[in-house]
Amino acid sequence: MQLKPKVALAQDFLLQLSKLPAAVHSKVMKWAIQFQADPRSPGINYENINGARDANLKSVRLDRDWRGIVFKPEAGDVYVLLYVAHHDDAYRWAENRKLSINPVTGAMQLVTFEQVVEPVAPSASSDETRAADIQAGAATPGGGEVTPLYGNLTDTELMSLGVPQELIPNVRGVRTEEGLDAIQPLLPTEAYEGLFLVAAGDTVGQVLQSRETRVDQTIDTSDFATALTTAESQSRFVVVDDDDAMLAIMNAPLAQWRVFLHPTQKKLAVGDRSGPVRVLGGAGTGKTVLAMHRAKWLAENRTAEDQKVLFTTFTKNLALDIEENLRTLCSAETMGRIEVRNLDAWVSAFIRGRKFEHRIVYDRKQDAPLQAWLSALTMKDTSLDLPDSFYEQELEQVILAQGITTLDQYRTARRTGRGVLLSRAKRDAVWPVFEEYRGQLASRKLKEVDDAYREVAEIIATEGRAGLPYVSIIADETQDFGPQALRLLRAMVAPGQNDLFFVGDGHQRIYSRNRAAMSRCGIDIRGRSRKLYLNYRTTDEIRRQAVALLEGCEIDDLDDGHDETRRYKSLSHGPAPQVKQVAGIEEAATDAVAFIRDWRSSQGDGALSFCVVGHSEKSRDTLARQLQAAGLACVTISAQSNHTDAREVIHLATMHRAKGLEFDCVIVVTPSSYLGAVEESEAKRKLLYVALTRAKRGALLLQTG
Ligand SMILES: Nc1ncnc2c1ncn2[C@@H]1O[C@H](COP(=O)(O)OP(=O)(O)OP(=O)(O)O)[C@@H](O)[C@H]1O
Repeated sequence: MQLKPKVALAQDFLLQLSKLPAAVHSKVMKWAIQFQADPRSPGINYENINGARDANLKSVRLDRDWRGIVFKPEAGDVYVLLYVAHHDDAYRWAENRKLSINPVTGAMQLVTFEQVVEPVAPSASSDETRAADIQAGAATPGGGEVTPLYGNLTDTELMSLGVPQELIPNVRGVRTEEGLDAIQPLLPTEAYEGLFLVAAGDTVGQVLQSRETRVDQTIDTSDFATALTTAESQSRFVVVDDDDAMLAIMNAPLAQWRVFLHPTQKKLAVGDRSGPVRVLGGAGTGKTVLAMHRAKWLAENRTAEDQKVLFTTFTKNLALDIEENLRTLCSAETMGRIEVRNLDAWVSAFIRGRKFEHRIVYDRKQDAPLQAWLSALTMKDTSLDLPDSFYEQELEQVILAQGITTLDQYRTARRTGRGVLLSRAKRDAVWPVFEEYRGQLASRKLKEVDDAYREVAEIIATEGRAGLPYVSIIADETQDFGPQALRLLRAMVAPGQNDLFFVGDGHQRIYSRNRAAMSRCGIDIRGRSRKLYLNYRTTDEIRRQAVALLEGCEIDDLDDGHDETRRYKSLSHGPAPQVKQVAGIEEAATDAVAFIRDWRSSQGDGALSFCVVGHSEKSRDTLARQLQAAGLACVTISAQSNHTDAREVIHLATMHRAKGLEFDCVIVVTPSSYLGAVEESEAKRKLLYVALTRAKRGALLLQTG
């Protein structure tokens, strides 16, 4: 029996498909489906391309004018739809391309042959002469030594990072970060990423280890079927086995994240892990996308009918967004095995299920908890001369965070980072405030949320997990979970293979009281900690501006270590965000309206999405009124809805509500105090970082007052 040939689609083919006029689009879809069914059909006429660098690239006639470019190697039964365009454009595209297998990593790579010029060149020489200059140790115009960035790497090392053999000379010519960015469009994603990590100080070995790339296998560079199985190949080519798969992919050609995962995303999404995994990554690096694919894989492969994967996050509107996206990724059957719920909602449901009569306090400023807190403060020992703010921070960062319920526990509690030293006698003197607060809450049938997490975890520990269906838990935005929340998650699933999967980013901690170290919450991630570096959302110009806001801030890695921003990069470019001082909120609204109108008219695109972000509900609502008065339709993002379906409206949000979402353009309106001295504004700067990094293409930062 003859096996069906393997048919794959390239990312470029899908991008091209999305741009075709409707009539051509349906013609191409029909052709592609027939092609998938039988690429050996005698009706398909593969024509050679004169002057092509790769004899395996063939042109296929779709109609009088349109051509498909197909890869059809001499050996093996693999066919790849690479491109579709008008006759001349298709031929020109194909003449300059070669599909080859990286002899070190085994990945399939599409190489583009084009002249590349490094923009910040130390001399006006061509690439070749520059390479010769480098070998000869030539000097820069400034008099310094010319040091090629990758001069000390061997060809094999460069290829192991993902550099195609054909592009090694280009990489050898790179001397600056700008030079690397100039050749980025030519490089496979993993090669660009590997090269900037090495430029940032990593060794090749570290890069390969962190991305789990093996380079110890013998590669057959003519075996394209095997090459298609690597995560690197699958980040740009997708194998389609039947009509349904083909249709699903071609009907949503721009939803790249559903099909083409970054190799690290892919490796982490599939396969077993021996225990808890932590994935860090700056804003827009695809953590949520990875978490969703992980949930899908676990639900499809490691979850029995009566079991579930829990996908949790901190805020309700984000959970809604994730559930909506998961529905587009998973079948109904798979969704039946995934529960998406923010942790607070989960705990509330658990408590209701037990018929407990307590309500949970999420905001201490509300009437009843505020009364309880003010009563507790009357127990203050005035001789200590500690301000009310000390007690509130001590409550959040020590008492609630560590789940301290007795004076004895408090006497020996760790208070690292609290600033004020407390002797045993002083601890004895401040303790009554906290004891009284819990008593006051209890008499009002209230409970602090951290205490609720802790008590639910204790119930599970005592009664066992028999009533809980979870085989795995996936947590997004982990940086906003405090120690008690993490302990609860740990308690909810049995320790072992695939138990816990965390994604998060310390730069985006906007509930600062919730800083936690996983290792102190019973979660051991040693050997299972990974990072994503490439920002898929934001232009590099916006990313840099956002990162600059965090200069000098201390960023943790959700455990006991540090994280940094130096190793992140964006794949897209655009205008630098404007940062402007305005007199007040009215002027901010006027500027926002002008910015929106400019973008709409310059792009000729009414479908662009915009979000105006204020620092408080009041400023958000004032901005909304002003925008509406200027004739712009507005909709406000709330805990209940992100209004993602609303078209041609301006979204408005607080910085907290904007978290996890994304828009083409974002306008952030902030009091200048948010950009004050770093020591005093760290938490606020993180909020600004979150808000600004919601933008995909354009951003405006307006400082009022
Ligand atoms: N492999 C991919 N290919 C194409 N686009 C991707 C890929 N992974 C993520 N994206 C896109 O990048 C954007 C950011 O992804 P995602 O929301 O998962 O990032 P994140 O790290 O969770 O961001 P944040 O922490 O800022 O909320 C989204 O538009 C997503 O569709």
